[in-house]
This record gives sequence, C-alpha cells and structure tokens, in this order.
Amino acid sequence: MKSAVVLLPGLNRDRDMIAALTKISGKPPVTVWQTDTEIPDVDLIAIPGGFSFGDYLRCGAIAARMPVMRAVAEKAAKGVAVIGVCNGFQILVEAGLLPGALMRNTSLKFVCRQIKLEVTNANTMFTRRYQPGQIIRSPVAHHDGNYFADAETLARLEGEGQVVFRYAEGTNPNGSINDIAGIINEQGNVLGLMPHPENLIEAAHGGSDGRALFEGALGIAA
Ligand SMILES: NC(=O)CC[C@H](N)C(=O)O
Repeated sequence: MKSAVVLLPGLNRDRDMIAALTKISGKPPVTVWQTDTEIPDVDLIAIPGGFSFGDYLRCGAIAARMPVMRAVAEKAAKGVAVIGVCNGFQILVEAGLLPGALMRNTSLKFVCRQIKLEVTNANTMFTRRYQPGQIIRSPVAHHDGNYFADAETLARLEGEGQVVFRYAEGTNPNGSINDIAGIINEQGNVLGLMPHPENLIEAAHGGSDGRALFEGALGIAA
C-alpha cells in the first residue's frame, strides 16, 4: 500500500507522519513538496500537522494556495484517500476540500494534552477498523482547533454521517461546535481531524489507539 506525505515550510509533524506510515504500511511514503504539481499514484495522501507559513493570515490559508494543493484536489476528485491532521485539517478546510472553519480555541490558549474521541461514524474507509461509538485516546496540540460551521452545513454534516470523530467524556479541548473533532467529505475519501492519531500507534507512544485509522485508510488487515 503506497502513501504520500505533503511537505510545506513550517510543518513540524511530517516526520511523525512518515514514521507512522512507514511502520504501518511497511514502506516509506513518497514525499511531495509544496511546489510539486503532480502526485504519484498512491492509495493515501497525508497532510501532516504543524505551523505552515507560521500560521500567518489564518492557519492553513497560505498552504491551501500552493500548487501541491491543486494536485491534492485533483487526486481527491478521482477518489484517492486524503487525510489532513491538525494543520493538515486546517489546510483542507482553507482549500475548500472540507466545509466549515477552524477558529481560535475558546480558551485562547494553545492546548497540548491527551483527549478522548468517540468514533461517531465507523462506516468510512478510515474508521472501518473501529467499532461504532468506540472511545479511543489521542493527543492534541493546537491553538486553532475550534471547529465551526453554519447551521445548514452542520445539519448536513450531522445528517449525512460526515462527523467522524467527536471529543468524548468532556474532553473537548477547544470549544468545537457539537464536540466535532473530525469530519469527512460527502464522497467519503477526504478526512480532516484536529487530534494526532499518528502519535499513538505503538507501545513506545503509550498506546496504539490511532493505528487502526491508518490501517483502515490503507486497507491493511488489523
Ligand atoms: N499541531 C498542529 O498541527 C498545530 C496546528 C495549528 N498551527 C494550530 O496551532 O492551531
């Protein structure tokens, strides 16, 4: 199973994502740089977390306008799986590949801690290795993770099962509406989430709750 990781200046979770994908798929992902206009044939494209372009203007706003994101959009339109984690989620939203916005945390503080997630929709290519309603652990580290969408968009997301992960057991770290932690597009192949499942994939991380997400996305048996 082949994967690609998008690299942009200011990202700092790229090596974590590359390590996770290498461990889970058995081969290192190809990397694509911000100015690349083509992405090789892969099964999964990952946009990692960090602070692309120093979070200037809005988190992900500049990254979303780089040539590589046109290539990501083309692949997504063809049905290739795309996952955006944290800044990657912000970039997907800014690129218009996912609806809504990620605003400043209600605390106005950067949060770095472990939270709990409910797998709200286990019927996606990303979450098929989890049980519906399963509670998993995941780290978060962000200052702009407060998901918001207008009432109509929110009703559509909730009604169509596009809310894939929700903060559970009172652990919402940022004030996200409806405790939303991760959403998927209508076609079901573009997932964005604020938590970092790539940082909880092996015993050395203190747990492996995030591993099944990548196994599902890559079609690897558990
Ligand atoms: N870990 C991250 O990807 C951080 C995302 C983003 N720059 C924020 O702080 O909101």
